[in-house]
This record gives sequence, structure tokens and C-alpha cells, in this order.
Amino acid sequence: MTRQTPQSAGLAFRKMHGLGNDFVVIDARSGGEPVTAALARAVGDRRWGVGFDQLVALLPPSSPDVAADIGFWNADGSEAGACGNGTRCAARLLLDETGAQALSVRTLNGVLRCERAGALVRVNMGPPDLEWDRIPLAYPVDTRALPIEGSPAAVGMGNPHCVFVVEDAAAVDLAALGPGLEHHPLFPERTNVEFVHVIDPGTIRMRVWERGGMITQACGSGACAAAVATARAGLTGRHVRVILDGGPLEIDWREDGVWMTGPTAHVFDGVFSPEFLGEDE
Ligand SMILES: N[C@H](CCC[C@H](N)C(=O)O)C(=O)O
Repeated sequence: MTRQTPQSAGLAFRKMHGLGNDFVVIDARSGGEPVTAALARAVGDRRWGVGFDQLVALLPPSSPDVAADIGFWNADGSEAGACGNGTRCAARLLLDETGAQALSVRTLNGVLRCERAGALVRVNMGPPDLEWDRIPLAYPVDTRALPIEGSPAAVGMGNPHCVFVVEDAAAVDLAALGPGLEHHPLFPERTNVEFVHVIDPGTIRMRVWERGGMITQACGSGACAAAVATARAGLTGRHVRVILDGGPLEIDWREDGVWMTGPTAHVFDGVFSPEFLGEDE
């Protein structure tokens, strides 16, 4: 997949968020220079750039059945195969632009269906990759070696997640535990880490350490992974409200995939200067 940014004086972007999981969206559908890890790191610096949890690039549609292709980068420059809240924000932009009620986008995790749900946006994140549950077999690891008690569930949602069911997610010291779990040898591609506790069979509380080295207010793919993990463990049904630090997401694990519904916000539009982009030398 080619990732392009527009060639012009400066580079336009839109700041958006879903439950405080924040994004810089760059519309690269008309081509230009590729989005690079270096650009993601520069834009993602909250002091020297703008800051984001993920950079979301809208790319030219690679087939007629999709409104756009979408790429995601973390602020450390790594690329993510999935980003639920970023997909919902990109979909909101595309739905507003076209006036459509529903459309599809292509991500590294395939074609995802997105639709309006009143004022909210819903996306089918696709089926969970339960092969991930075999990871402890493929990579034999004594989970007692993990810096937290209990055996985690590994769930792929197009990106890796490691879900711990704990007594009180709010009491977990994410900053202390996150880095060691993200980089644990059990996960050769590193992992996002979720801590959840069950409130009732339809509600869980979740906090997240995202791959890329951040605590975020919300993580859509993580909420899907957590709902799948608690449903598989028989702790919840397949329709779960996931309460994140930034607010609730509704997760519905259907036959055709894990649907996620929640709010999106358009914060402001801006233009990166040629100076910032290193284009005026
Ligand atoms: N915030 C995103 C997840 C980003 C995942 C990323 N940190 C990774 O490296 O997989 C979401 O709403 O799903």
C-alpha cells in the first residue's frame, strides 16, 4: 500500500478524537509524498508537533468498493494494523463528506464496514483472530514470569492485544506494568495491554496501555479484544458496554465480526508549515 501526502505549501490535517483517543487525520487521497515513520514521530510530538495517539492517513481507494484506504501510525513511528477509534473518526469524516449512511474502508486488516448510528459511528472491526490464543503454546512462556498475576487472553483484532481480567482495573499501575508487558518476549510484535474487570454480564471497565508506549483514554480495538476475551471466558455476553477512562463504547460480537459503536469529535483543522515539514530549506 502506498502512503502519500499532498504536495503543496504546507500539509492540511484534521484533529479528531473518539473518547479522548486522539488523532491527526491527514487526507492523502490526492497523492503526494509518502507518510513516513519520521513524519509520524514529528507530528506526534506533543511539544514539537501537534500530538496524537495515532496518525490516521486517508489514502486513495485501492478498489471501487471502498471510500478510502486508511493507514495508522503510533507516535513512536510504528505502524498499526488496526485502530478502532481512528477508523470511526475517518469514517465520520468520509460519511460527512458524502452524506452517506454507510460506507466501507480498507485497512491492513481488510475491508471494514462503517455506518452512522444516530449521532454515533459504528464499525465492523472484523472477526477476532483467536489463533492468538495459541500463542502461549507457540511461544511457551510461564505466565508467572509476567509482571502481574493471572493468565492473560491474547486476542488479535488486526493488531495484538493481551487482556488481563483483574479485580479492579482502576487500581492497576499502568505506567509501571505497561512497558514490560508491551515488550515481553511472548509478543514478538509487541502488544497492546488491557486490564478489565467485570461490572455485570453486560458491562466491563477497561484501562489500556497501547503498543507504542502510551496510556490512552480509550482504545477501540482493545475494547473489542477485551469484550471477546470476557465473552469467551463466560464472564459476559457477546454484547458488552466497555467503560474506558474516556467513556463508554458498545461492543457487539456478531457472526460477521466485532461491531463497535461510539462517539467521534472534530476538534480543529490546521496546516503544518513548510518549515515544520522541512520543505523550505
Ligand atoms: N487506539 C487504537 C488502537 C491503536 C493500536 C496501536 N497502539 C497498535 O500498535 O496496535 C484503537 O482505537 O483501536
